[in-house]
Parts: sequence; structure tokens; C-alpha cells
Amino acid sequence: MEAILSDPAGAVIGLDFDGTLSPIVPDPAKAVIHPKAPEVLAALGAHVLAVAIVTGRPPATALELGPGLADVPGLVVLGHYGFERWENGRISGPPPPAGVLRAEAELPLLLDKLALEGVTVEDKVRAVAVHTRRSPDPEGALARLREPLAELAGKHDLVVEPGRFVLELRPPGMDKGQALSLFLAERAARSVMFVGDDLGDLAAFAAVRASGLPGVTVCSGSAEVTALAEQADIVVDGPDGVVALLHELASAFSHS
Ligand SMILES: O=P(O)(O)OC[C@H]1O[C@H](O[C@H]2O[C@H](CO)[C@@H](O)[C@H](O)[C@H]2O)[C@H](O)[C@@H](O)[C@@H]1O
Repeated sequence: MEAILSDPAGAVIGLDFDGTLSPIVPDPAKAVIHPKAPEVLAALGAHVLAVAIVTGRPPATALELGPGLADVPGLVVLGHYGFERWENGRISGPPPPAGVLRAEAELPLLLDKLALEGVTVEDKVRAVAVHTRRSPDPEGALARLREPLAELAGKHDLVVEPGRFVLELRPPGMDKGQALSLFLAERAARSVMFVGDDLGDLAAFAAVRASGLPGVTVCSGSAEVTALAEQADIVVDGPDGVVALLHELASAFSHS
């Protein structure tokens, strides 16, 4: 934190979206960014080298669920775990892999056979997520889905990314760690902070450590995920705690 405070112009602030900037809600389509997050990110963006949102969401969805984010100075959104990038109003990325469409086409039959109530599918074009949060037994449904979804993913050259009551089928070859490492190198960052809440953020924590830069890892804590808190330098209380921490940082910058 010392390095970030003394040289903000060299700092990259990386943040996850769901569970970090946006409180967890039962329906993924109804998630919305914490009302104070865009303003505090804009305040930070005015001082640091870059603010980067590194998320499993498509960048366009993160921006849609986060009105005001597009105005954060210099914001970059590394969506789909880094496969798709939004910057200066433009989205770039490789073509979506064919395997996702094929796997998605097989999902209805697979889910019918398992007869799991309340399991929902989120089509993200470059990935497909199977959610159990709205099932009467979210943990049980997740356990019954693990093996068949791993088989389906393997058949279509995809990998399974586990998250908070979700299993996501997505292409291999990129994760939040790689996305963050590439971004730090591209910007010649001199320090880094990464804030996350879920298992997919462990790779970004590892990238902070592997970068060799002065870095700090922050967990947006929840009762649902404990593995990340164990690896974090700082644990705060969910998105409210994240916004409070970012606010403190922005205030420190504006008073120095
Ligand atoms: O990398 P992230 O920004 O954390 O995105 C990970 C996944 O988040 C979303 O699902 C999670 O949030 C939902 C809304 O609060 C919640 O209903 C769900 O249970 C969580 O798993 C999103 O829907 C996925 O596509 C993202 O990959």
C-alpha cells in the first residue's frame, strides 16, 4: 500500500465486478453496481496509472450494469476473464469459440435429465454459465452438475470455471492472472492492487505476487467464499467495504 500511496501515477488498481463492485443478487441480469462505486473509481482514476475491471462478465454487460463506469478516466474492462477488452468506448477480442454454442445446445437435455429445479443458464456468447443460486438446494445442485458439466466442457474443448453458485463453461488459455499480468506489463506498472471476492480471483492474486511489484491483495469478504480471504493481505466486508477502502485511498491521494 505504501508504494501505491507514494507513487499513485505508477499504480494499477484492478477490480473484479460481481461480489466486489456489485453486490450479489439472485438474478445475474438484475445485478447493479454499488451506487457509490463509479464516483469513487472516477476519483481514483484521476490519480493512478490505470483502473482495470477484470471480470467474468462480457465488458458490455459490466458497463450496462455499471452506469457511470464509462466515465471513469482511463478505465479498461478486461471481460470474459481477459478474452475481451473495452477501452475508450471500443471492444476488442478474438472470435467467439464454436465450442460454446455446441455445449449450450446440449445443455437443455442435460439439465432435463438431472431434473434440477431452479437451475438457470446465462448465455454470454463467449461462455455459458450454469447458476444454482435460485435452486432450493444450491450446494446440492452444484455438486450434481460438476461431473456432467466437466464432461460437456471437455467434449467441446472448454474448461469449467467454478464461482459463487455457478459453473461456467469457457474457452481455455486465459484467466484473470494472465489478463492482469499482461496488463501490468503493457502499462509498465510500478505497483498494483487487486480486489476480488471469488475463486476466479485467486489467479489475479497470484499474478500480483508473481509480478515482483509492490502489491496488495484485497478480499471482498463473504460467508460464501473463504479461500480468497485466506490469501488476501486485507479483507473488507463485501462491496460496501470495498467502496469504503477505495474512498480512503482516493482521499489520501487528494490530500497528498
Ligand atoms: O468475475 P466476476 O465479475 O466476479 O463475475 C463472475 C460471475 O459473476 C456473475 O455471477 C455471480 O453474480 C450474480 C449476480 O450477483 C449471482 O447471481 C451469481 O450467483 C454469482 O455467481 C455472473 O452472472 C457470471 O456470468 C460471472 O462469470
